[in-house]
Amino acid sequence: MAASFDLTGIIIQSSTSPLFTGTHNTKIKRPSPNAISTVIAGDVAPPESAQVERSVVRLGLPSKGRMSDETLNLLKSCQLTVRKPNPRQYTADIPLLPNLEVWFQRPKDIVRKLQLGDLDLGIVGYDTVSEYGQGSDDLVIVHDALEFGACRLSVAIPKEGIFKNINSIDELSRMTQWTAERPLRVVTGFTYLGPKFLKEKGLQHVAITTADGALESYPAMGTADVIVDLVSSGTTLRENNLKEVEGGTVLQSQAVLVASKRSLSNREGVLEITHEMLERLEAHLRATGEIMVTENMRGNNAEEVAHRVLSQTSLSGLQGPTVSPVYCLCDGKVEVDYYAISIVVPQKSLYKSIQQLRSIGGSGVLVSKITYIFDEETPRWRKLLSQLGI
Ligand SMILES: Nc1ncnc2c1ncn2[C@@H]1O[C@H](COP(=O)(O)OP(=O)(O)OP(=O)(O)O)[C@@H](O)[C@H]1O
Ligand SMILES: O=P(O)(O)OC[C@H]1O[C@H](OP(=O)(O)OP(=O)(O)O)[C@H](O)[C@@H]1O
Ligand SMILES: [Mg+2]
Repeated sequence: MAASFDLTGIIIQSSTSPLFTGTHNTKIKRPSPNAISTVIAGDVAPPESAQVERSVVRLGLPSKGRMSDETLNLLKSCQLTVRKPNPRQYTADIPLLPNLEVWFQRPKDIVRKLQLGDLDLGIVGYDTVSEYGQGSDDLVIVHDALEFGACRLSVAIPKEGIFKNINSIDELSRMTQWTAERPLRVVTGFTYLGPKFLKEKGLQHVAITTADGALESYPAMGTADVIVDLVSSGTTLRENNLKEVEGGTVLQSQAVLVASKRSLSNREGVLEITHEMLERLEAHLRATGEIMVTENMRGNNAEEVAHRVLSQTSLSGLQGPTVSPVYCLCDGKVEVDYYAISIVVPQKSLYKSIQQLRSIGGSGVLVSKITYIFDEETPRWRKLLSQLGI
């Protein structure tokens, strides 16, 4: 580590800012009873909010990083295209939501600014909400599964050496060689969640250090024993001879829509915009992976055809199949010979559904994409209202 200080009994180690003093631009956590020491280095506390009077609603979106493009793509798929006048500008708008301002910010700042009242809504990873929200009562998850940015925060250790036979967090906590003089050195970007988790798991004599990236290189470099970092495919861990330990998942994460409860309750327009965004997101995400299958089938009447369709396990659709008569002109008379069956089926069971439709006499299949599935009311909206006491 680049530096090690001892301020009021706290071991402070920084791998990124050797001149760190812990007085001006850092937050220092008090030592926990079981001697886990923590430092947040280079993590500048946000300025106090000036709380400018405003009537527009503000949505924070990631200004950089992997979440940025996927967030914009998701919103575009919901017809909420973000119009950014120029790439270096930090504000934008969504033409369909006129009373809304978009602010591009770093994900952690989105969470901080929601708490300060400078933003009302934001899209970030759940890991970021948990780390920088620190259980704040003011933050509420409006949509918990935006289906991108899937990863987990995990404890990982070297595959070889002293950790060769350590495969679980319990085994890690039972290692006897760590002492106050030579603690287990953990490097993490998650200086709130990491120590909290390790303490809950009963680890003692732990020294936490922090760094911004490439944490997987620290054990091999000899500057840390353990890392607590995000894992998605597991490739980075594997390539660096590290392994996750059983029971060592701190949290599962994906992108979420998060809001300030205070804004939802007090700021005009926030609840309405949140409702519209939630409905669009849910309808879009619900439609993803579903397709509409339309097929013609001979039959004596609609009920008889419906009976045949419902006898097949993959053909029940969202609320049962739609069966409609197909009219044709036969010898000058309008007659019904065929019925059109429309069913929404999961994309992954398309072929099975077609086989089942054929087995009961279906022919001429049309398959179309579904853009939205709007339910009568979204359960998430109900849940949000009850969390707000409405
Ligand atoms: N490997 C990953 N796979 C999927 N999602 C991830 C992965 N790593 C991080 N995420 C998610 O994306 C969010 C943003 O990641 P991150 O902040 O690392 O972006 P970045 O593009 O790497 O920028 P930075 O340089 O600040 O690290 C994380 O908070 C997490 O929710
Ligand atoms: O399990 P994997 O699919 O290999 O992904 C995990 C890696 O992804 C993230 O790093 P990122 O790519 O964001 O680089 P960074 O460390 O520079 O932020 C994370 O910090 C891991 O290092
Ligand atoms: Mg990263």
